[in-house]
Amino acid sequence: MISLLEIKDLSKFFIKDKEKVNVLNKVSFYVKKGEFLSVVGPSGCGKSTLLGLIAGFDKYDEGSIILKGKKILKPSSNRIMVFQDFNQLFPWKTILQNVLFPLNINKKQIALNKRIQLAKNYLKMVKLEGYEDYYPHEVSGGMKQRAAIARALAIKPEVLLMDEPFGSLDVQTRINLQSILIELWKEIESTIIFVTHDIEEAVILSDRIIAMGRSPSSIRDIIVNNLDRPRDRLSTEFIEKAKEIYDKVRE
Ligand SMILES: Nc1ncnc2c1ncn2[C@@H]1O[C@H](COP(=O)(O)OP(=O)(O)OP(=O)(O)O)[C@@H](O)[C@H]1O
Repeated sequence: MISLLEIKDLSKFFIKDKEKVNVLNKVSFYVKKGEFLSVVGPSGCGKSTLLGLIAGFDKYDEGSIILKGKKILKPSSNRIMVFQDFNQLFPWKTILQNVLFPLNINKKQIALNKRIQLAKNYLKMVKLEGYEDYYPHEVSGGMKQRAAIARALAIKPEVLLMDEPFGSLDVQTRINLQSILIELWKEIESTIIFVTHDIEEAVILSDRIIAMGRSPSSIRDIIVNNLDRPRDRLSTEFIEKAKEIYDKVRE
């Protein structure tokens, strides 16, 4: 694996009640191609801010974010975000039309039947076969999130950014989506940065876990997670790994 993304001495300030607040303080790490990296930390420590800066939604004050040798300064299709919000799909489009939307940007290069086939294939990967013609309001929250993931993957980003995508789901659906995501990640060899406040979720999913502390946040530690996959949440090794991360975050 080679380094795809490099974040160096990244700092971000916000103005709150006319005061400058330091949210991220000299954050540095790299992401390898094909890696599944999670970011955990207490509420308000700057996880979403960090992801938003990588997406290019906001400007950073100091440091750099470099993707394949190029400085990130604005959003691009090489970095796509999936949010926690169930309402990120176009409500007036069917599930299939939602996934087709990014594929239609290459209308001239790819014939319509080929685009439909591609979209259906992404929907199959997220186990939404048979729901192509449903509208977002006709399916469950978990299904909407799966469609949002399929749409994001159809863009073929270099890095998939996920901001607590399963945060609003019930436990069973969440566990189900975690395994679907892992299958997908393996199948299409994507690179994922996944923000969560759920340490168990980070241990189930990731190769490495960034533990952040309270604001102004810098990284407490980056923990390598070499547990064999599929991972068993009830195994001693799993529980030990989760405890290691919990201790880092709490420090
Ligand atoms: N646009 C903004 N203007 C001012 N302050 C902001 C802005 N965005 C975020 N903040 C502040 O930055 C800090 C970090 O917020 P952020 O949403 O990144 O944290 P988080 O770790 O993702 O939290 P959570 O787990 O609760 O989602 C918070 O104190 C928040 O109030």
